[in-house]
Amino acid sequence: MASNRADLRTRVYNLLVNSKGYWSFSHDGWSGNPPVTTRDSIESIHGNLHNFIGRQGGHMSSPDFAAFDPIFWFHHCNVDRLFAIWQALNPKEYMQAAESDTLRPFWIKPGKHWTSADARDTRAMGYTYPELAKWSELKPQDKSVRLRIDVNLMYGSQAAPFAAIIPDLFKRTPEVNANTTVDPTKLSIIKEHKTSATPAKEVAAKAMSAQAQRVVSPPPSRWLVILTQRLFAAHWIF
Ligand SMILES: N[C@@H](Cc1ccc(O)cc1)C(=O)O
Repeated sequence: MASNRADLRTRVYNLLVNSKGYWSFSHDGWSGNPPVTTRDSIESIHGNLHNFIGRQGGHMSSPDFAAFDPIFWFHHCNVDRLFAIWQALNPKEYMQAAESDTLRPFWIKPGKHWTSADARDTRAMGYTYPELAKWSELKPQDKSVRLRIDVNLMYGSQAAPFAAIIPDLFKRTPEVNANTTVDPTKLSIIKEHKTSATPAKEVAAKAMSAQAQRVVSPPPSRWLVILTQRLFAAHWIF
């Protein structure tokens, strides 16, 4: 895994910066026979990582078992994040016939499943990622320009630590002991609970129930940045 790190970062960088169309970005259908070596895809990077973690034949390389390993969820969250960044860089690109795709078994409300069109923007599901939240007030075109600079910083040859791009990132997610009292406004993951000091475990319980509600209820008026430090650690895998 470690020996592939630099290569993976370069591949992610090239993919984000050079891949302009949803069709080629998204899938690795052309890597079969004859193999096409001149293009990469998020699916291909995703699949390789499955095989790098624990090596080929490890449980992350087996669809039947992969999701039992917690790193599966970090990995997939990062794939989702990279897709969201790519979308912001290419705001007009998305899958075709999206309206008709029904994403069973996920209900958006009783009697109606989510569709690909509903799921186009993560904010419809009540979350986003720090790199995007940072430029959320900008128009799509301006956001894309600013984000490109950040992608260069994160994945280009002069890659800088995430903390240099979002300086207070790690300050805002303090380690908390479940029995200590914390100021909820200091926890970036729980922006709604800006009330008085609340025990940490209560804050966590509220956050979990809020997340659960989000699965079935309409999008909240204020969206959340739900990533934690550990997720950022997982991002460095790429
Ligand atoms: N089968 C994929 C890797 C993979 C493994 C497990 C999964 O759950 C998904 C994908 C490949 O070889 O590229």
